[in-house]
Amino acid sequence: MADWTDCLNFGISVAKRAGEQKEVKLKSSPADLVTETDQRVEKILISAISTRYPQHRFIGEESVAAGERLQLTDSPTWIIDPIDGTVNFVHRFPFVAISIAFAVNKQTEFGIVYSCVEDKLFHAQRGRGAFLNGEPLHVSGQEDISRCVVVTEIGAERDDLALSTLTSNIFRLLKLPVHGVRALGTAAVDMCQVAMGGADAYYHIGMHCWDIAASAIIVREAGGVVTDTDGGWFDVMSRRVIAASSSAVANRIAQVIRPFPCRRDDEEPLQSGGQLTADRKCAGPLMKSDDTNKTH
Ligand SMILES: O=P(O)(O)O[C@H]1[C@H](O)[C@@H](O)[C@H](O)[C@@H](O)[C@@H]1O
Ligand SMILES: [Mg+2]
Ligand SMILES: [Mg+2]
Repeated sequence: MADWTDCLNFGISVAKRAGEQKEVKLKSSPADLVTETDQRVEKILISAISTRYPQHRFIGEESVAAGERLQLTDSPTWIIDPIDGTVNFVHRFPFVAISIAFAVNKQTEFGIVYSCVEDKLFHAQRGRGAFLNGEPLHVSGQEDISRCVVVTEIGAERDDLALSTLTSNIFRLLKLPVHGVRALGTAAVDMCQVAMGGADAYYHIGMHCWDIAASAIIVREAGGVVTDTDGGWFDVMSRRVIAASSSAVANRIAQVIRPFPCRRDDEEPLQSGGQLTADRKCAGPLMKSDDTNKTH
């Protein structure tokens, strides 16, 4: 088995360096400001990594937003979210992370999540455990859904189907009941909460590979379970994820939540007026036929 520890250590050092980027240029609007910062951090990361590993490929949120093709091949690939929690960043809500995963042959070899404001560095390497600031991490191991804190995200979709599915899923979980439902505004940190036992599960439909790839391996290496939202095999390009403290909890959440139609990350972007757009919003068939069997 190839040893990617050198890449992991380099990834950790660039993530910490990029997280020190404190200076924020004031621009005309919060959207401009944050776009510039996101792009700047992604450039810092990609330029440092590609100088050291010129053969490696990248999937970066901002590069994809700028029109780059999103394609996960067998080549060593860094999957980067330069700022996970952009809305938090704008509002100074204190959960903002740099998320970096590294995949070879489409398998994630390691993941790094640097929660910059908290100065918490999560990392995991396949088969070698998960760590927070160097200390081993473990999920809670909770198996009883009625004793769980469950994390999810509100996401960016605002159409009626997205919002009604989202709210009814939270409703169903609260009625089970669970102990609580939380949303921190960054999927990467949400999932790391599961890895460290602060929460017992996370689920969402609609996040992108750069939001969840790194934290998925961190949860697994912390002893947790990562599945599709139907309880099946997790595919990092599918935008559907449950991360849980145990299979029992993952399966229970899969039974309860209703699916939400989403374009895969590796699907060709939608055509708009004859031009490719970077739009990867949820779209497609409505509920799957087995939805009616879901628990209410
Ligand atoms: O800040 P981002 O990298 O854009 O990721 C966000 C996502 O956009 C937002 O919709 C979610 O609610 C957050 O949890 C993501 O991490
Ligand atoms: Mg993100
Ligand atoms: Mg981002």
